[in-house]
Amino acid sequence: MAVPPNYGAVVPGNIYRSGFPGAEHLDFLKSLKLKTIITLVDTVYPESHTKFLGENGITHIRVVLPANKDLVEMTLEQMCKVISYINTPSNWPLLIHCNKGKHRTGCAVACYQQYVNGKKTVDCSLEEYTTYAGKKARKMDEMFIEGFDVFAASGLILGMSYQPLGGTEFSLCAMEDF
Ligand SMILES: O=P(O)(O)O[C@H]1[C@@H](OP(=O)(O)O)[C@H](OP(=O)(O)O)[C@@H](OP(=O)(O)OP(=O)(O)O)[C@H](OP(=O)(O)O)[C@H]1OP(=O)(O)O
Repeated sequence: MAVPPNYGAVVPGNIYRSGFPGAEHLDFLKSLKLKTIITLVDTVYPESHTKFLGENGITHIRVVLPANKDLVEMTLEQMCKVISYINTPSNWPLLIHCNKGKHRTGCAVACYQQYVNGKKTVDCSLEEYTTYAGKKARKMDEMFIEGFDVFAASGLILGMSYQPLGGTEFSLCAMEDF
């Protein structure tokens, strides 16, 4: 079975990461028995993917993150929304992906790792980022990861109540009510 681009296990059995999966990767994703897919870009899912979600009862969550480049940066609030979904065991096993699985996914995974393991793990979270980003690692991403405020994030995430809606997609705007 073909594996999605830049695929990896963040927490084997619970949390996986990748670039945008193609139709040829859906069989592999089925083998992961996913309950949730978190998409960090606004690329519309093709029919093959929406059919796959419905047939496998997978909840699709979309939180569109901007790229940390030029004059744009993702916000702590946006990152906390992503972490609140990742850190919900009832969503596991889950896949988090963007286009290439380097920048947005890399920042989300690095910040999640610091959130659950503490700021002492900033170095290994940066190492994971650069492992997947390779030569395309961005200084702005690394600065965002290094500057991630675990204490402030904890307060924001505590205030985010979230109940997974089975089998449906909803976007960040739907989250504004929380
Ligand atoms: O270096 P640039 O600024 O030219 O980046 C290009 C492209 O590099 P390429 O042209 O060498 O392929 C990036 O792909 P890679 O660096 O991952 O190879 C891509 O990142 P991406 O796929 O979204 O990254 P993920 O968040 O999905 O991991 C980025 O999209 P944006 O981040 O949305 O701006 C593109 O910017 P633009 O052309 O303005 O759309």
